[in-house]
Amino acid sequence: MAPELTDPHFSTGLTARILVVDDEPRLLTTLATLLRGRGYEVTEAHGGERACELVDTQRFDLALLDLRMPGVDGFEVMSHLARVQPDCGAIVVSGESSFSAVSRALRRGALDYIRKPFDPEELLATVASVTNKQSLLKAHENIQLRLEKSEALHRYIVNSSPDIVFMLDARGHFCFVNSKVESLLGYQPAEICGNHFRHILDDRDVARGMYALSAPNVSSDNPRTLEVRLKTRGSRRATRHFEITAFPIDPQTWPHSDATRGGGSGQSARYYGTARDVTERKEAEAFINFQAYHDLLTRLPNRALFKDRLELAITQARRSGQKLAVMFLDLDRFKVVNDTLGHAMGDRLLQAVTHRLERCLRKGDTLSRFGGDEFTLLLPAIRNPEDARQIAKKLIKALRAPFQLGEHEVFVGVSIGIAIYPDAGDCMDQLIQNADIAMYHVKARGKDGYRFYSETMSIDSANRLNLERDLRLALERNELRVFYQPQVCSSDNRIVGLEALVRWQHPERGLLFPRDFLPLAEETRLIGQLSEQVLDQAFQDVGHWIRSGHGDLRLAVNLSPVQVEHPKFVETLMQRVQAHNFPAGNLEIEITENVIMNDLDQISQKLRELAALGVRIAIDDFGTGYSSLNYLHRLPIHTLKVDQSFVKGMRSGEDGACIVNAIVAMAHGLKLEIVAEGVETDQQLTYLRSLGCHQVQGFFYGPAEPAARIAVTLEQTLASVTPA
Ligand SMILES: Nc1nc2c(ncn2[C@@H]2O[C@@H]3COP(=O)(O)O[C@H]4[C@@H](O)[C@H](n5cnc6c(=O)[nH]c(N)nc65)O[C@@H]4COP(=O)(O)O[C@H]3[C@H]2O)c(=O)[nH]1
Repeated sequence: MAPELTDPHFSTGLTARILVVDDEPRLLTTLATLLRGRGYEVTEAHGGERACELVDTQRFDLALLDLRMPGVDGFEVMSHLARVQPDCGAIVVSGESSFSAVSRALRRGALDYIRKPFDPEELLATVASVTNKQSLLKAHENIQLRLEKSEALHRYIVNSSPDIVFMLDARGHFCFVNSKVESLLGYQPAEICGNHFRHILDDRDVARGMYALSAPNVSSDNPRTLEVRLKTRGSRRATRHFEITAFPIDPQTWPHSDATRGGGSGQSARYYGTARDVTERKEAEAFINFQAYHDLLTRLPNRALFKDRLELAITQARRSGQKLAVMFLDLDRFKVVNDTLGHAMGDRLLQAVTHRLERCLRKGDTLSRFGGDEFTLLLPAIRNPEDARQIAKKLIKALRAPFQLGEHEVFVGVSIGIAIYPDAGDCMDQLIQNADIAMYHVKARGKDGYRFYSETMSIDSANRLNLERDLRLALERNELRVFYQPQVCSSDNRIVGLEALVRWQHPERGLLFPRDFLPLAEETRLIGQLSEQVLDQAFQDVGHWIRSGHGDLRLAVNLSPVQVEHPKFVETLMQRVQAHNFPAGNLEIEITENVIMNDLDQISQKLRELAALGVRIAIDDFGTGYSSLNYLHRLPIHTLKVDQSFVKGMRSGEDGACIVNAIVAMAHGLKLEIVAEGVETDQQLTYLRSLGCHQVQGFFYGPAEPAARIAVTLEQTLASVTPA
C-alpha cells in the first residue's frame, strides 16, 4: 500500500503523487506500471523538457529522474524542481554511476540514488522509505505551524486582555505577567518577573495582599477577590486601584505549571490571577461619597457629616467627662453682597470666608457649612468655656478685615452663638438648636459678636413653634403695644424725649418683654413687620402729643439691624414719617455701634441722607461695641447714649465712673448730646449732673409705660416731671 501523505496541499488520505522522468519510453512505462501497481499516483514525463512543463502546472510529492537525457537533463530538472516545488523530493534512477555524477545529484538535493538496471523491489522499497520520511517531515512541519499559530493566538488573547494577567510561584514571586502591566503601571514584564508581588503593592495594602495569598478555601471555583492599590513605575507615590482575582492553580486542571519555569523566578507557577484597573470607578465612588458628606463649594463637611461627628464627640465627651462646644455662625451682610454683586461673587466670598475660618482652627475641630451663609463649628474636648470664647473672638477678628472680590472690597461680620456640652444640652439637636438661639441673640443686638447660650434664652422647640405661630397671630391681631420711657432733663425734670419700647400683650402669657420675642422675630424675619407696627403706633401717639403742645418732644426708636441694612431703609422710613405727617426733626433713631461698623460705608451714607432730612441719630449702648472712636466725626451723630452697665458701674467702682466721665467729656468735646440710660438712684443722678450729663432715662424717673399713662403724665406735667 502506498503511504498517505499529510502534505498541507493534500487532504489526508491521498496517495503520494510521483513524477517519473525518462527519455526511454519503455523504461518510463515500466517504472510507471511498477509504481502504479503499488497504488501511487503516477505522471509520466518523456524527457526533461516535458518534466519541467509538468512541474510548472502540477504538484508532486516525489520525482524519479533519469540524469542523462537529451535537451534538458536530470540535473536541470532537479534545479527547476527545487525552484518551483521545493517540497517535492527527488530520487535519481540512472545508468550513470560515476562518483562525480552521484555526488552532484545528491548535492542538488536528491534524496537517494538508484542505479540502472534497477531491482524493482529495491526501487519500490527506496520510494516507500523516501515518501514515508517526507510524510513525517510534513506532518511535523504542520504541527509546528499549528503550534505557532496557537501560541500566537493565546499570546494575543492574554496580551490584549484589558486586565493584567499574572502567575505567581508558591512564594509569591511573579512567574509570568502579560504586557498590559506596561500600559497600566509602566513596568516591563521582564523587570517584574522574578520579583515578589508586594514590590508593586502600595505599602498600605501589603498586609492585606499577603493575607489574601495565604487565605484558605480559595480555588478556581471560589477565587479570592480583593481591592488594592498598586504602585506605578517611577513616581513612588502614584498608585492606581485594582481589583485582583486570584486562585491557586489546580495541578489537575493545568498540569503544566512547570512550563512557566525560567520565565521569572525559576519556580513553577502556583497562582493565577487577573488585576482589573478600577481607578476610575474608585474615583467616581470617592467623589460621590465626598459629595454626599461635603459641601462642594467650600469643600467643608456638610450638615450630615457635622451631625455624625458631633454625635461621636458627644459620646466621647460623655465617657471622659469633658466639655465640648458647638458654635453656630451666621455671616452678617452676606445677603447684601449676594444680592448686589451676584451669586458668583457670593460664592467666592463663602470660599474666602471658609479659608479664613479654617486658619483659626485646630486639626480635630470640625467646621461645616450648614447651609447658605450658616456655618457650624465643633470644638471637641475643650477644657472650659473660655477656650470657646477665645476661638469665637479669633473667628470674629479673622472676618473683620475686608474681602477683596475682584474690584470690590466688602465687609462681612459674623454672629456666633455658642452652646457648651453638657450645660447647654446633652444631645446633638439640642446643642445645635441652642447655639442657633444664642446666635439670634447676637443678631438681635446688632450682630458681629458672640454669645453663650443661657437658660434665659431658651424656648424649647415646641414652645418655639407655638411662639412663632403666636407672634404671627399677634401681628395680625395687633397684640403688640408700644410703651414709652421718658428721657428727662434732670435740671428741670422736663420730659425731653420718649423712647418707644415694644411689648407684646400675649393673650395667655401676659405682657412679654422684647428679650422674650425679639430674637425669634429676627430669626423668623418677622422683625420687619413688627417694626412697621411699632413705628406706625409711635408716630401716631407721639405725633399727637407733639401737636397738642409738646412741640419739642423727641421720639427715640430702636431699629433692627435687618431694617437698617435694607437697601431701601431710608426711603421706607421716610415714607412712614410722611404718611403720619410726623416732624422729622422730632425723630431720633437709635442704632448700635456694631450695626454701623458692619458696613461703615453703606450705613454712613444712609445716616447722612436721614440727617439731611432732619432725622436725629443716636448711638445706643455707647461704649459696649467696637468703641472705634474713628467713626464719630465721620458720621452725622447727634446723641450718645451711655449704656446702663456703665451707669451701674459708677457705684461699684472707680472704672464705671471713669468711663462715664470720659464718655461725657468726649460728647461735650464733639458737641454731641448725651443721654445716660438705666439711672435708678439719686446718687447716680447727682454724679451724672456733676459731670454735666443732664439728660437721663431710667427707673428713677419711671419705666416704660403705655401711651395712656404717658399721656396723663404729659398732660399733668407739661413743663416739669416729678420724680417717681
Ligand atoms: N435695669 C434697668 N433697665 C432699664 C432702666 N431704664 C430702662 N431700662 C430698660 O433698658 C432697655 C433700654 O432699651 P435698649 O437699650 O434700647 O434695649 C432695647 C432695645 O434694644 C430692644 N427693643 C425694644 N423695643 C424695640 C423695638 O421696637 N424695635 C427694636 N428693633 N428693638 C427694640 O430691646 C431692648 C430691651 O428693651 P426693654 O426690655 O424694653 O428694656 C429697655 C428698658 O425697659 C433702668 O433704670 N434699669
